[in-house]
Amino acid sequence: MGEGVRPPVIGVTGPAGAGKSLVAGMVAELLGGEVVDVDEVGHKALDVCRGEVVRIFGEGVVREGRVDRRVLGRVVFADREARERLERVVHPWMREEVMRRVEGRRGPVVVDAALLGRMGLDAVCDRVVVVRAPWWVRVWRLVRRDGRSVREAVRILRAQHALFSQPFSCGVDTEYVSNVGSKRHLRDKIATLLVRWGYLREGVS
Ligand SMILES: CC(C)(COP(=O)(O)OP(=O)(O)OC[C@H]1O[C@@H](n2cnc3c(N)ncnc32)[C@H](O)[C@@H]1O)[C@@H](O)C(=O)NCCC(=O)NCCS
Ligand SMILES: Nc1ncnc2c1ncn2[C@@H]1O[C@H](COP(=O)(O)OP(=O)(O)OP(=O)(O)O)[C@@H](O)[C@H]1O
Repeated sequence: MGEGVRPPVIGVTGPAGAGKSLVAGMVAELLGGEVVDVDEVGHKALDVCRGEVVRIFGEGVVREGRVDRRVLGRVVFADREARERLERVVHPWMREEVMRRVEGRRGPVVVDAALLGRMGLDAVCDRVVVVRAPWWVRVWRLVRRDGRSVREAVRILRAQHALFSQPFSCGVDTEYVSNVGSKRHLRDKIATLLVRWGYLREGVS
């Protein structure tokens, strides 16, 4: 990377269970960069904004002094207005925190977020990868990864339907990657993409 050229910011988005975190990890590993996991930033925001969250959703969402994400998730994934109320509370802090990490980067950064577009984080990305997989594969992955019930997994995917029912559009090069095969196959696809984008030399992966 030449002097004065800032390291790239690559966005990874797509619905729950598509394989964003897996792809984000692969990109970061191949480029020697770091991942900003926006779900994790959201989890921190529940501590930072706890007072306001409890004022809106009641003491019923608190377990042992902290917001219980499973309980809050049951409310907000089933109700668009409740979800938007939560987003109005936590998104401003989350956006600031993500921007702080992106601005402070010393190497390539991968922003891993289902809500990349909705939160306006695509604006800081040089390239975006949209990860895709059939809905039943995603349900199965969420059940297996998180121990969620099928009903709970389906509720999350329904809540995200509007976000991914149309092609993802932003001002930078966007690539759709289908994640239905093996992890090895996925990694090869990601390496090929990074070569094509000029971030990786052929044969390095
Ligand atoms: C609702 C909460 C408490 C549920 O926590 P839980 O640990 O059970 O689920 P997790 O955070 O792993 O999310 C599960 C899936 O839903 C997605 N998701 C989270 N919030 C939202 C939302 N508001 N709209 C659509 N999808 C969402 C996540 O990206 C992930 O794909 C938590 O997700 C939350 O506080 N969300 C609001 C903050 C936010 O917007 N996070 C997403 C950033 S990409
Ligand atoms: N090609 C694959 N082969 C095997 N397992 C996979 C594959 N892709 C993803 N998985 C597994 O499926 C689960 C979901 O993947 P991942 O966490 O990357 O999805 P995500 O899109 O980040 O989901 P979320 O938005 O819910 O965080 C993980 O346990 C991951 O290891």
